[in-house]
Amino acid sequence: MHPTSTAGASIEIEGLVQRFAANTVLDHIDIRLEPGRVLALLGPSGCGKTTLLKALAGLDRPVAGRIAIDGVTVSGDGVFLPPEKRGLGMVFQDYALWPHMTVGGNVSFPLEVRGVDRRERASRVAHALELVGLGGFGSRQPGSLSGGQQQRVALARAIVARPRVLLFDEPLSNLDRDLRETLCAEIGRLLRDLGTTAVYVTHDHEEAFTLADTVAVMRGGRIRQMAAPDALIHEPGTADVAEFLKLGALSRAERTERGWRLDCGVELVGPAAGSAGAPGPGHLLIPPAALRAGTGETLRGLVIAQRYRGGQYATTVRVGAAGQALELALLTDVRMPIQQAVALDVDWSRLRWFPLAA
Ligand SMILES: Nc1ncnc2c1ncn2[C@@H]1O[C@H](COP(=O)(O)OP(=O)(O)OP(=O)(O)O)[C@@H](O)[C@H]1O
Repeated sequence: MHPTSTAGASIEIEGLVQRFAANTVLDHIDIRLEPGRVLALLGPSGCGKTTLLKALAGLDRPVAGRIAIDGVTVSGDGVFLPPEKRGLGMVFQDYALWPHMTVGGNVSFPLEVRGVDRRERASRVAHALELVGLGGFGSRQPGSLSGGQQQRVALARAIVARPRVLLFDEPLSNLDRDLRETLCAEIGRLLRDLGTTAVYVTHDHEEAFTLADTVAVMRGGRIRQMAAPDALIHEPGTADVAEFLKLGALSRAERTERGWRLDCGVELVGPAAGSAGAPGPGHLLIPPAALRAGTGETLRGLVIAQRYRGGQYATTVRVGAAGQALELALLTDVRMPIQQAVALDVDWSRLRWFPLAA
């Protein structure tokens, strides 16, 4: 595959603030992204992801802070460059294709605007369509294509002018689950092949973790944690982040001399428990990988659900007293009847403790 773009640009965002009336939607955002890296902005609805992307695109003017692309200030210090001067490609949720133009016409448009000659345009459009798996679709009408194909056209249009930064705003959210997974993996591969820097807005952590080198977890207009996917999974910084990323069961608990007393009444006492810090209240994260169906006495519960996935069973086990029970998730190799009693072995090294006092 021949790259359509050579290399991406760096992005620096410093102290970015956006307000709408009295509502502070971005609250001092700082981000540094190296050339060619893919950043996912991940967070619940209304946390400010799209607002941040719009500020980066030049679609909205922030009230404070600075944005630089490849070291050149595009917003802040009295400067505000419009979108067409920022060297970006954009892909939106609703495809935003022009229905009266052919697929080729849609993809060609950014080149026409730039005054690229007809012959060069034809070869670059054909190449961009090849890259997104739509070779030979140039003369079709967008309305005759499936949702997934239309989004591929939008992607071809975004990359055809060889932008050094690509911006994505929930590009897969209108597609069904299988197609989302396929296209997500393909976009990830394409971005790496192109070497383009990308910022990808999503509320879906599977998408973010599949695509991105770095994930910024946002909430309430702030970045709660920004790290590589592995670091977020293994070292979530707060109980909030662990909960949003669905990293496992999160229980309020009391740290004791011997381990933890969970809110559901269960006492977790174990060999490595002593190293987790001072007694007091907090939240304990119990990821699926910390649990194994076994023979131990530490934790006992009842199987309440099982779902087959990829050669194993995602199993839910209820522990604790009725009325305040805690549901734990783990993977098992065998199918178990609902309501079967099960003993769980705990890998203490995989538990994460978030003391309230911290
Ligand atoms: N132009 C605007 N005028 C007033 N309020 C706005 C404007 N744009 C965004 N907001 C508000 O800013 C907040 C953040 O919106 P934003 O679209 O950035 O969130 P988001 O994280 O992208 O959410 P979603 O995933 O639902 O798109 C919301 O409360 C929204 O109502």
